[in-house]
Formats: sequence, structure tokens, C-alpha cells
Amino acid sequence: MLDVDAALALIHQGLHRGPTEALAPRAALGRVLAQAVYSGEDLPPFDNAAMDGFALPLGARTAQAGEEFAVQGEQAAGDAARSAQVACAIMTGARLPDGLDTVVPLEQVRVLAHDVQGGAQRIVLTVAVAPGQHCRRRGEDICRGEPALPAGCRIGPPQLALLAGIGCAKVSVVKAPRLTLFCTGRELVDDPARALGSGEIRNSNGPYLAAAAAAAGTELLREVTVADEPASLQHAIADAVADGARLILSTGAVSAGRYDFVPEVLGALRADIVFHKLRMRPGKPLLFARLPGGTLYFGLPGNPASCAVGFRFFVCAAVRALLGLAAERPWRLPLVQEASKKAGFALYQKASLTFDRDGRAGVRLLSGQESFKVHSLAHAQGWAMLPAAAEHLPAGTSVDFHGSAHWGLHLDTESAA
Ligand SMILES: Nc1nc2c(c(=O)[nH]1)N[C@H]1C(S)=C(S)[C@@H](COP(=O)(O)OP(=O)(O)OC[C@H]3O[C@@H](n4cnc5c(N)ncnc54)[C@H](O)[C@@H]3O)O[C@H]1N2
Ligand code: MOO
Repeated sequence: MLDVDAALALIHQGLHRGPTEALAPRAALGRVLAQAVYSGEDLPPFDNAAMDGFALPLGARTAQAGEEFAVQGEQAAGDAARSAQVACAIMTGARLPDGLDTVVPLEQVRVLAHDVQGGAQRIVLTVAVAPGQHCRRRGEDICRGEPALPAGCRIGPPQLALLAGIGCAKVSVVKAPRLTLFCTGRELVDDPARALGSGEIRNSNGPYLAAAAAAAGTELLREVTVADEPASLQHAIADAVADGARLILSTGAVSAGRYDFVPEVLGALRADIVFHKLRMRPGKPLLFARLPGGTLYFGLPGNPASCAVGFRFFVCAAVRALLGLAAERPWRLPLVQEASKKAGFALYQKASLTFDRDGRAGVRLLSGQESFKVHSLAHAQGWAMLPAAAEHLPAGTSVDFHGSAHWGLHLDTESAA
């Protein structure tokens, strides 16, 4: 039986970033940049006022409190370039007229005289004013030609703001890998309005995987509950490959029982079964295969926590590679309670973050770790991984913590492509 690291290495073998496409930034929300974006413009595009007040011609000198200035006209946001010989009233964001270089907020002047329209004609400073103050310079945020976003960066709302700010019309992003999902098991009921018959259960893995797959950055092609016969699954897999699925997931029918036909079906399809069963819990019966056309097949175990571990750690690893992202780096955080396990297999535990009085983070293992339990899954913020060699872990032992989604808090800048 393989250990977890060896399995991940086999998944990564020969797996490269998938094809790319050019999209308008808003259509690329949630996607991963395939190429770095360089700014095509200066931001801000011109020198402008940071405060409502008066623009002054100071040059390099400091003006003292009590100094008076003649004022002519007004410059509002949106007004085009013009030149000025004397001070002018100015609004936040307005382009500085040529010849003016400093802004004094209106709270720091007294108006001595008004013109007929009520505008200021002469002002006196109530404080000293340093040259260049309260001005935002052209390109001070980002200059034309400067790198704006790195390849591997996921586009979220803040990235959209930057792309919009620099006038970027198209970005090159990785196409979302296409995924088809099969749930097996004649005990499964999909319709929540239907009362359960004797021996039936509700399909919880289907909705979990469909949502998790979309949240992980894939495009869900189809979600099908297949009959418990090898022929049905075999046809469904052939259809998924014909539809262009890059990834196929199934849940259930992968262990040792009479109806656990996934390995047999894959054999009939001449798939290369890369591994089946890992030194881990839950999720030991996980199967990974490559179909003849290169489609990746993950046979996830049916127990809900086993299915979730298989998805979160192994399917997500493949998705990241297809998106051109480097392997995840977990957070190293201390356990807030002691834990014990048998040596010889990695143990994935539903876990949450806790914070002590000083705000230091720790990992709490939740109750309800049995692999059939769904309730605790919904209360976990992620997973703690207790390594295969460990047996007794005293409170305070540092462990790997992985959030519920593979996207890190950091910008994913390292490309695996
Ligand atoms: N003799 C052995 N029995 C089992 C072994 C073993 O090594 N030898 N492994 C156990 C482990 S560990 C796991 S995990 C499960 C995996 O079983 P399968 O992947 O073959 O899945 P099923 O037998 O079809 O179902 C297992 C369990 O999960 C429930 N299930 C299935 N699909 C769903 C779904 N979509 N939503 C909710 N629940 C689902 C199903 O009703 C079963 O209770 O095998 C152990 N047995
Ligand atoms: O791998 Mo199974 O998940 O222990 O129930």
C-alpha cells in the first residue's frame, strides 16, 4: 500500500497546466492567470489632488502660515488639463493644472475675498504648507510597463479592481478543467421531497462533490447517479470521455465488497490503475487511474468523510496542477488538545481554528471523526493531518492544517507549469 506522499507524486507525474483562453476580466472572475499582467497605463493617469482645497504654485519652497494667494477659477474631477499662473480651487481627484504643484485643504485656509459667483478670489494660509503635499502623482500606484499581477494569481474582486484601474481589456487564464461526477449505490436517493424507503439513504456526496468541484476551479459537465451495475458505469464513463471530461470522479463501489465494481470497470476500459488503497484514514480505498485518452479518474470511497478527504487532498492536487499552481503549503499550527492514533497511516481529522486570548491560532480536532458522519463535516473549517509515523501527539504539537478550499490566503504565484 502506498503512502500519501508517494500517491501525490504519482498524481503529479506528467501532469501539466491545461489549455488557456483570453477573457474579459469580469468573465475571468475565479480563474487563474496563465500569464502575468503588465500595466498598459499609468495609475493614476495624471497628477491630481488628494483633498478638496486649493492648488498652489509653490515649486520647491515651503509656504508659511499667514501667506496670501490670489485665486482664479476652479478645477473639478473630470476637468481636462489647463495651465494656471495663480492658485485655483480644486476638488479631490481633479487634475492639477500645469504650473500648480501643491494642495492645501480648505480647512487650512481662510477666504479673504470672493468673486461675484461666490468663488474664492484671495486666501490666506492658517498653517505652513510643504511643497507637493496632498498630491497624488501620475503612476504612483502603478506605472505603465510595471508587473500588475503574476501568473498563477486567482482573479477575485481586488484583482478585478486593479485590472479595471489599469484599463486591462483581456487576460489570459487557464480554462477550467472539465469534470464529470458519478455517484454509485442503489441505496441513494437524490430527491429530498421523496420519503426514504427501507434501506435507502440520501445522497450527500453528490451535492458535496458538485459544489466542491466548482469551488475548486473546475467546470462541472455532468452529475449522474448511476445504477449499481458495471455496464451502467462503463457506458457513463465512455460518455464522459466523449464529452471532453478531463477529470472523472465517482463515489462508492471502490472497496472490497461484492458490488464494488469500479476497479473491474476501469480494467474493462483498459485504464491504467495507478494506485488503489493508501496508507491513510479515512479514505483508505481511494483509487486513481488514467484512462486511455489521458482523462484522470478518481474513485472516491462512499463514506462521506472518506469521499471528502479524497477530494480535498488528491483531486484538488490534480486540479491545482491542471491550473498551473504549485503544490499547496499547509499552515503549521499547534494542536490545542492531545491526540493519539495508530502508527502506519496518515490520519485526516476534521478540524477548526481556535484563537487564544492573545489571538494566537491553534487547531482543534472536532468530535465525530467517524467516516460515515456528515454533521461534523459541516462544522469543520478544514483538516488537520496527523502524520503516518505519529502515535501520541501532546497538546502543542505542530501539525499541518489545510482549509476547506485549496486556495490559500496568499497569492498563488508559483506556477507548476
Ligand atoms: N471488508 C471490507 N469492508 C470495507 C473496507 C475494507 O477494506 N474491507 N473498507 C471500508 C472503508 S475504509 C470504506 S471508506 C468503505 C468504502 O466503501 P466504498 O467506497 O466501496 O463505498 P460503498 O460501499 O458504496 O459505500 C460506503 C458507505 O458510504 C455510503 N455512501 C455511498 N455513497 C454515498 C453518497 N453518495 N452519499 C452518502 N453516503 C454514501 C454507503 O451507503 C455506505 O454506508 O468501505 C468499508 N468497507
Ligand atoms: O477509509 Mo474508510 O474511510 O476508513 O471508512
